[in-house]
Amino acid sequence: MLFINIKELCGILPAGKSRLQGAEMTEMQTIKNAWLKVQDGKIIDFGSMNSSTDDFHLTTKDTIDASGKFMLPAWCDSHTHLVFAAPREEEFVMKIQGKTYEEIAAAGGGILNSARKLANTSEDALYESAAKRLEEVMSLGTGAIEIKSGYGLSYEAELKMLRVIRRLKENYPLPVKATFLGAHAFPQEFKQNHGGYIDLLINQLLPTIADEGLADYIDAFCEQGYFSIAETERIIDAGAKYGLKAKIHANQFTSSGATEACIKKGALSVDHLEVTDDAVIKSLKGSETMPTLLPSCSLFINIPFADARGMINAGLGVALASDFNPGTTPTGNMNLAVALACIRMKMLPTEAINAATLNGAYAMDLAATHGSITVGKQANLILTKEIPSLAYLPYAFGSNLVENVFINGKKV
Ligand SMILES: N=CN[C@@H](CCC(=O)O)C(=O)O
Ligand SMILES: [Zn+2]
Repeated sequence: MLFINIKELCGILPAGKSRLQGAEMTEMQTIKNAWLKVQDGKIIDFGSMNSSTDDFHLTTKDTIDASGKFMLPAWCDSHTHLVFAAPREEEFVMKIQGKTYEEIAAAGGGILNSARKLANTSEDALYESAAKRLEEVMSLGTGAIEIKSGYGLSYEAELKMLRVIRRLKENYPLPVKATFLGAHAFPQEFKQNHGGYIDLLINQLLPTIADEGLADYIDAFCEQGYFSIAETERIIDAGAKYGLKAKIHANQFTSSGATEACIKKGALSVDHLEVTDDAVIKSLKGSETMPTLLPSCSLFINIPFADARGMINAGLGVALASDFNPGTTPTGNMNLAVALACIRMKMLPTEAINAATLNGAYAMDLAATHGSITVGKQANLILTKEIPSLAYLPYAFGSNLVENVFINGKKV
């Protein structure tokens, strides 16, 4: 397949670049009036129409004329809860009436509400609804995705969720990474017996998950009223014994040292970080951990937006992800996450796009194969509608400007 006359080919990086940090995040190499060739699902070459010796007049049915359109790497969404049984718009209404996330949870809503609904939903029904959501986000430009369990909260239901994620992996062409989030909330029967629930996660669930190869990562909701730092550390250590790296929900509502503790444990990513301070930024410096910011969650539940500017100015890289889930972020639209990062977090369009592509890929161990326009990487690509500039993408935030999405070079 050959794309010609691409108005601007964006997100070009040399092979071997695994993440972008600090001032690098602002930079974006592009080629105006470009071509790009795909073979066997991979990008095999690209360049400028002006300086090429190829005769692009000899077009075939596999040639796509991209005049007026921008091409960029598909979004790498490294934090979602896309498998769930039912939406929770009744909680949305409670929120409009003034209830906080904590009050809604205390009134029987929240994660336990989703867990109750999921317990009574068959694996097939869960798969069908999750597949529809996955298809929707792919059509919006997502070309690699992480999906968490965490609405099961029992032996059977956590496995049910992870098996649904495995089926998505098998049936869809994009990379799908599975994260075991049994430590999302304490089920009612374990409210007074945290140790008992964590034992179930570590001694019963983890061995089965490892046996069946059902997870790539382990996660915990490290937050007041959920999992303490010590409990989270226990879960990270247990996952590590099975080769599962940690991606942890940290500093969403309170700053309690969660992020610092996860970095010490070598977490691949710390996600949310709406509530941070200089100590958090300092602890991220020099680490391998990717701070992953979720602006659509901040918008939806009215909590602070993460301090992306402070992090980038301090020389850090950040990733952007959707956090698609029925409670705090009922959308997996990465275009919205990118736009919000610009509108509310003062990220430049190039920074936001880098955060949602290569740095997202890094937070899923996919940077060697995804997240940039690089010869040899998978041809997971977004082709926009005709737009005047790259900044127009986050600027015109209410319009769907993604015309076509290609996964392994095939239109989805
Ligand atoms: N904060 C923890 N987990 C989800 C929300 C879960 C829910 O409310 O269902 C999040 O990332 O925002
Ligand atoms: Zn989440």
